[in-house]
Amino acid sequence: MSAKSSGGAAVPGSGTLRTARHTFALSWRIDPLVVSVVVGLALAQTGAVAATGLSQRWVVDSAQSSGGQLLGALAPAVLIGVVAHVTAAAGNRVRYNYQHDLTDRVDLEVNREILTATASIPTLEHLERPDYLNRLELLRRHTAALAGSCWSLSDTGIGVISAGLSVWLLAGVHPALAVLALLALPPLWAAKRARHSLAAARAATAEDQRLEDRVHRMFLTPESGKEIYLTGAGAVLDETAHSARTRVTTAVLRARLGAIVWQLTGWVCYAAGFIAALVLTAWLVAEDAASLGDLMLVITLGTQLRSQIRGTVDGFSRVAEAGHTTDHYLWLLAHARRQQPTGTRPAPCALEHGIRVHDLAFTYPGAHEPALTGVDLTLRPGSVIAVVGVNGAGKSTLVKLLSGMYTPTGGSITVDGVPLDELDTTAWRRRLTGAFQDFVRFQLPIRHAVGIGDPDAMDDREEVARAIHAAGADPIVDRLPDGPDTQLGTIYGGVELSQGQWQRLALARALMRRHPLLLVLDEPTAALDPLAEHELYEVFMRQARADPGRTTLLVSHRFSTVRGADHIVVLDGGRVTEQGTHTELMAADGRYAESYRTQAAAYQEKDIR
Ligand SMILES: Nc1ncnc2c1ncn2[C@@H]1O[C@H](COP(=O)(O)OP(=O)(O)OP(=O)(O)O)[C@@H](O)[C@H]1O
Repeated sequence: MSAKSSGGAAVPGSGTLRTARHTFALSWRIDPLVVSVVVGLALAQTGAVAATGLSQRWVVDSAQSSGGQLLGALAPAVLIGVVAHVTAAAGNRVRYNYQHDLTDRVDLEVNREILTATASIPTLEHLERPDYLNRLELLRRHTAALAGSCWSLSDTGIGVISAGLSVWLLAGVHPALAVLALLALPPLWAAKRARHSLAAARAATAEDQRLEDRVHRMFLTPESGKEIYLTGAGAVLDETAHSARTRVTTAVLRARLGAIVWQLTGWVCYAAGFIAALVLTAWLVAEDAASLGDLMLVITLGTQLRSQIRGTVDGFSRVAEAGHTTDHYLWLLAHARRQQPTGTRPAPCALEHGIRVHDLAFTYPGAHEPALTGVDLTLRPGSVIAVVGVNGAGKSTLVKLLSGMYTPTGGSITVDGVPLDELDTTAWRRRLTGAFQDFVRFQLPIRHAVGIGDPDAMDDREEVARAIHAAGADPIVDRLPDGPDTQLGTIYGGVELSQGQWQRLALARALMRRHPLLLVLDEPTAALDPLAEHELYEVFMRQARADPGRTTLLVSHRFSTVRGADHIVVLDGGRVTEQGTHTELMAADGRYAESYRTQAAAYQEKDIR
């Protein structure tokens, strides 16, 4: 890992070397032939500049001392010079083009690895914590640097070796000329400073970059576009995005300007040293201590040394930039590894005793108040448990903990007596299903948008038809031109559905799993009218009671919906304040009874009007 974690001051370290090795291995796997060509050209490149300089000295010195044999003396020198020059110039081009191509292809692989790592994290923390999101954003934006890290490292290596050869030859003319190499240090140091300030500016504005990106996307989606249009919030949001963008560009521009000043200072030092080297060699020639060929060698190597050093500096900069991204990449892989579930016990085939929640507590990362405290309840097999409560009471948090999306910060959840974290997560997930208020609109053909609820049965048309029927979605599907094969969503030229119709399909998706252990319905019918909702819940309750091996957790705001549940839990401020059957809770005449009567009266009033 880089010497420092995020924040812009990372120095390429073993993490970068590891990533470079990894990206080289990916390149080799993708195209070993092209990698071999690139490596071959890179090796030839290391001696090409020195060979060009030597051949030119040879040409000048032989021209002076050849007598009548000029052509014979010059021919080998010219031949070596031409070969070296072609290797340096044309080889460079070919190598760079191949490197770019390989980098693009490895970039795709790296992105795939990032997605796989992200998808393998069983919890949702990395998608909700701002510091984690910033890291993911920086990683996502700079994967190309990561993908090209092995070539950046090889460019640096070529630069160092070929510059070393040049310095060795220069020192042969006069030891003082080796000092020219020291003058490489100011540009290197200046580039490092520049790079750090640029990375720091990017890290400091990562949140603004995310904000701008998010607002930008809001303008491009019909859901948010509608509200923006109606409220006329476009100008305000535009201004928000613009301000965020301006903060990013200003910080980055300021860092770039600083970088340019540092780099110019570095190169001025080098130019002064080169002029001094030329004066020294000219003096040596005048004193007969060096030949004209030596002067030619110093001119050639001196000018090339400049670009060799620049190549080294550029390569080093890219290695360092990759170092910053590597930092985030390795963090993601380590985070994904750390989060890998350790549970190995199989999920039961059917619930026998049910799911027991004991003294459950949870505080969101970075939050000051717990979202749940001391929650105790039992989800019995073959029953429907309803959770009610005002906004922010902790209902969805309970659902997320039961589904394993978050790890509780206190208390326990056991499934038939086995702690949830001891169960094999994949096996547990395969026995879970659910529908949520904020469901996903999968822009796929209907049968896949529904079938994806159980990937194993996704292509089973009969199962998909059954789930569609169970969710009462067949009238929607039947009226569409291609039935279940109809493409959904306008992005791919498909049909657009109403909110309620999308929601019915989300419900059908939740019903794809035939024998779940836990079915969670977190206000999945908010877009349906009360009658349709009531009918659907009747169906769910019948199904739940008909399957003694499963339990159903239902979250709703509508009390008329939950009154038929076997057990009702009232949450308030993250605590269970009441629980029992509808009759028991009405008899207790507490908060539930009060809320129920208020809602019933409101519905009656509506009916009368
Ligand atoms: N990702 C999050 N990070 C931090 N706090 C959160 C997060 N999600 C929810 N909370 C907080 O946790 C508490 C419980 O939220 P939760 O979503 O569970 O409530 P809810 O009862 O489902 O509300 P609603 O009926 O509005 O859906 C709230 O105070 C909320 O602000």
